[in-house]
Amino acid sequence: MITMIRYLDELLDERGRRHLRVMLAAQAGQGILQGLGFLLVAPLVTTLTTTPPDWSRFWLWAGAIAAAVAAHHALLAWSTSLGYVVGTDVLTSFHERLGNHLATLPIGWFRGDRTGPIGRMLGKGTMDVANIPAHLLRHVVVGLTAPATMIVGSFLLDWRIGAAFTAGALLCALALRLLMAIVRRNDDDYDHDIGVSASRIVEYARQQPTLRAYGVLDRPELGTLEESLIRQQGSQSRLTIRGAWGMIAFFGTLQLVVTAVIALTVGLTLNGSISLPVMIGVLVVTLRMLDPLSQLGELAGTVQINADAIGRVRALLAVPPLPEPAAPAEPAGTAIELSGVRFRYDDADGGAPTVLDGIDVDIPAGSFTAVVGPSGAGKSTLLKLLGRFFDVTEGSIRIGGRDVRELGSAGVSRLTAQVFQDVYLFEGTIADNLRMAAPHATDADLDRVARIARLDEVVERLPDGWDTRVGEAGSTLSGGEKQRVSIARALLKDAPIVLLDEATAALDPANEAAVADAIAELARDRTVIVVAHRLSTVVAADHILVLDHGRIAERGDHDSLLAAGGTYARFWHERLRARGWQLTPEGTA
Ligand SMILES: Nc1ncnc2c1ncn2[C@@H]1O[C@H](COP(=O)(O)OP(=O)(O)OP(=O)(O)O)[C@@H](O)[C@H]1O
Repeated sequence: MITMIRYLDELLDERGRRHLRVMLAAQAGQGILQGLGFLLVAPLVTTLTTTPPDWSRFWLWAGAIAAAVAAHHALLAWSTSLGYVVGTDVLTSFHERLGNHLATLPIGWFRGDRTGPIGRMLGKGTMDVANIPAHLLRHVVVGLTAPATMIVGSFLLDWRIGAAFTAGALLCALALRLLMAIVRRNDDDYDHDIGVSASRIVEYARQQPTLRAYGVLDRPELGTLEESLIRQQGSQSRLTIRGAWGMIAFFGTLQLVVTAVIALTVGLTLNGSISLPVMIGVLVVTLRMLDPLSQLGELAGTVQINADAIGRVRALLAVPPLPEPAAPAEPAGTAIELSGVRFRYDDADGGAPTVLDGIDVDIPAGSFTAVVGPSGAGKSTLLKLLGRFFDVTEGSIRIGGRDVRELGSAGVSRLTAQVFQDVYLFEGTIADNLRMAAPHATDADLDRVARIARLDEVVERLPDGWDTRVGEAGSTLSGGEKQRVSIARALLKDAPIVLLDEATAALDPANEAAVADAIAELARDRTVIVVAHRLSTVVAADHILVLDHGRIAERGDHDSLLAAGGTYARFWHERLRARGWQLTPEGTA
């Protein structure tokens, strides 16, 4: 529990921390007063055993009990309302901190399989964490301080009863630890599985056409949604069943301890070791102690689940952000220089394979460079490093003579426009999607870039023109149309460097020609690096880099590379064969 409070304290801001500490003090006071109220029953009963009863002392003790009960209820009301204040502090602080932190993480960190877990953490995860101060902490703090007060006080009644309570409390603490350990282990599995299912549900909805086309909706061996849902149900049942066993162990121990203390008290009373009023006092304390302890046992599982949520928020906050320079450097031009670039993904344990292995390239400003090579060679990774989605593991990438780490992410983003394969369009109109790149662009600006990117014909065809809503992730536009929107967006941004990952999917001839024209237009007056899949793009390039297993296998222009008869020539002939074309002396698409 102390760890949980420390984590909450760490994650809150100064104001939230102050509220948390005051709330904890109020709750601890509440628990102590509750314990005292019950302990005072023994001296109260003693005043009635004299003949005549000692009424003045009776009213003194009765007054003390009434004061303890009244103060306890006042603190209860105060700490409950403080709980909501701290819960709200936690929600605000967590959303702010997580939002700020996510904005500093490398873009490449946001893989598809992370969307489910992140969404769950920002939604249910933060609610779980806010639930701790709002609803749970009071029961935990009172559940510990009230019995602790009663145990300390019971030594004043009789040391043997005090010792029995202490031994019983240790046993209960062990059982509680066991229960929480069981829940923690199984909740980790459950949370992981539910995150996977959430990602799979999104994937399942998005990939319907592919799944149906290949008739693989029912094939569990492909690791489908059904499989992940079954796994999630399994981990949920394990959490419930094993958690129930943990609860049985805790409540069994509690019953055993209570029975043993009652038997001891009755035994000591019968052999005359303790008086009748003390026996009544001990029995009242024992039975009243059951209440907060039972509540603690019932809530232990929920407390653990919510504490796990804090652990996950902390783990996310511990993902190192991309370092940003205090004073970003200014590039001198847009020539790009890669020296000794090596890169491994997610290299926390040092075991990840090297994806790029010693890349040395100079890309002159204003040139058009095509990157080709077999699947998995590292082409898209190279493009992502140029856009500073990640930092290189070794070596350096310089733009305009300055390392991208000195330029900072914002500097690199200002210099580059990116057109990637999986074009993401936001729910909104086509115009909104373009204005992301330049919020103050006029309608005339939109028309100009639309003409160049051949988006104008798409806009004219659509019933609402620029105001046509594109649907979530651009689902209402074809692949070629989405690429045209993306190219128009890059043109509107008017960055001097364009990073373009050409779509591998075949486009219809009209879209293919339009996209090729748009790329040629984009390349005018800009430094363009294209991961090229279309022969027309490759041939148009000034330089071609052939990547193979993370290294540059060949470089040069189309004619010299074809004449060399190496990897590039093989790539070229394969592509021609795939398209069923004859190799002509021009060799162009
Ligand atoms: N986010 C990632 N995390 C871990 N490994 C990755 C990640 N992205 C790519 N890889 C791995 O890095 C290697 C290079 O991938 P990359 O996408 O750069 O290749 P590519 O040449 O662009 O391939 P393709 O032409 O098929 O798109 C592959 O082995 C791939 O599995």
